Amino acid sequence: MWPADGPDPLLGHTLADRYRLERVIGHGGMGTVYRAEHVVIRKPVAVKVLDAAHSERRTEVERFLNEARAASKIRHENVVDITDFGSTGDGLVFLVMEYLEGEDLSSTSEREGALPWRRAAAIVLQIAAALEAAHAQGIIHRDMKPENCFRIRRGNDPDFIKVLDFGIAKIIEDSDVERPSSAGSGLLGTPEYVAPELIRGLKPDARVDIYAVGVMFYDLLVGKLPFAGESFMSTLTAHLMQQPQPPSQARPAAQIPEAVDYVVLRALAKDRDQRYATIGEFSAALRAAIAEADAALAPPPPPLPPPPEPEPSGIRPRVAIAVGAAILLVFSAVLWTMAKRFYTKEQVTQAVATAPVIAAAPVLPALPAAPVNEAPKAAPVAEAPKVAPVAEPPVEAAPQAREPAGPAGEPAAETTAEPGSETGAEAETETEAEPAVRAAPKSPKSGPGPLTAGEFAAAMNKVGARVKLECSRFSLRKMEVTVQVVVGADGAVKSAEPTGSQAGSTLGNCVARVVKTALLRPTRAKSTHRHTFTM
Ligand SMILES: Nc1ncnc2c1ncn2[C@@H]1O[C@H](COP(=O)(O)OP(=O)(O)OP(=O)(O)O)[C@@H](O)[C@H]1O
Repeated sequence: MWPADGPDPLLGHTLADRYRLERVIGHGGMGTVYRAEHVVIRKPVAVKVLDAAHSERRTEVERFLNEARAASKIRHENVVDITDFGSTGDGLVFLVMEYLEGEDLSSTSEREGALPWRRAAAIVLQIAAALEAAHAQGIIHRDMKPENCFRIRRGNDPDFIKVLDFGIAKIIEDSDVERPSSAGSGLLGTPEYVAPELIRGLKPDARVDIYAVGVMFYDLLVGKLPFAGESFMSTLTAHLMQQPQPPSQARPAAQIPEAVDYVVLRALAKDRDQRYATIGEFSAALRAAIAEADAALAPPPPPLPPPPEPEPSGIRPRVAIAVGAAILLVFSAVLWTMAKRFYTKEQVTQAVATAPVIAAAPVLPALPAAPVNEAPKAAPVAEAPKVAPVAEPPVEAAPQAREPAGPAGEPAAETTAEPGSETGAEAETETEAEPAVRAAPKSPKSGPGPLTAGEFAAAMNKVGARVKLECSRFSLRKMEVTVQVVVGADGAVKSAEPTGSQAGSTLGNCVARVVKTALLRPTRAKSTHRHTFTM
């Protein structure tokens, strides 16, 4: 041990012939960190030198070097780069890192208090990225806390994060009995960030880091820790027993989205099986929550321009008329010439006068240029307007609109689906005639038939992938969500409500929100259905 008072005896010393120790940055549980310069390349570095008390214990030296070796394998921009480590002839054990200029996150929090949620999320995503890289190498940090997250400026980003101090990191495969470190963080890590399973003495896995990130995230969002007792023991008890208040309630003015609440609370689950299984899953859920909040802020898309006039496949109408007129003229001239040979002048004049009427009939229909939607106008079919809505239903409804249950469909009683009568075992359907439809007594059987349970189930299956994509972050595997859906006569979903245990839950609301985007085929009546999604 060096004397507590007086200048540090290592200052000015060149360690391992390469690192000149210039200034003490700070003291940690294991040793002292110096700002140093690499004497050959003149680059500033940070050198951590193990305290003499630890250097004398072989097992601790081994541990320091093993963990230094492991940590140096993690090459990630959000992990402090370890460039060298070893021991000197005079018994100094050291570790060399990139030198960081900035401050740790606890200093930031102390000065600034709670951060805006987007800023907090951006910081936490970087911490999670660092841990993902560590976990991929089989290394769990075990001592995640704001003091071990350094905030530096990189380019225009003042919040670039570097995770450091893998001092009590553990190789996941290592099944050795836990040994208390003589570091201040001790056996467990730091009490405010320690996962319940560590308190219970279970073997740690990567989920202890997820829990600690949850604590840090909460602290950044709310400006206070989720579990902080008056004493060491009461803090540990809070980790085991206390349910944290959702961040959005703890700090209502911050407008923290519900989806972000959910990410934090799931990371803080007491039972590690209820947490995200990996830190990558945590990041994905947080990114999705941010995207959802961004989407809610985005202005509605501008209305779509009207669809272009259908381009006739052949000659344009004016050209068609001109061609028709020309043919008519030629036909009249030929008729005139031929007729003059056999008839008197009076007879011919009379015949020519009637000729256009006779000629026009075969010529015009034969023209390929006749625009498609002019045909119904020419045909005196009273139901022509009914064709138009079929031409314009939403994309998803179009194929179904072509099903035989059209104007010539069966009587209403036969097409009304009974609950559970169709292939979708989980779907139930009830049809109710809308007043407008009931008020049309002239053609009660006109218009498309009611939506069947099978059709409804098919539409739900279509949105099922999106339900999973957008809502599974709120759900555990195989959770079931039943929604009651009202489909209007126009095929749009008028309402979707989660029912049963998911009524009003974040998961239920998410599923209902996706279901509301479904489009079904138009019918004569609005109908009510139920569908159960398995997450
Ligand atoms: N690479 C680095 N660049 C700049 N400063 C650093 C670097 N590494 C550590 N420091 C700073 O050096 C000081 C001591 O670091 P150290 O990791 O030993 O302390 P600690 O985190 O308190 O230790 P422990 O967690 O072992 O109790 C801290 O203020 C830390 O921010």
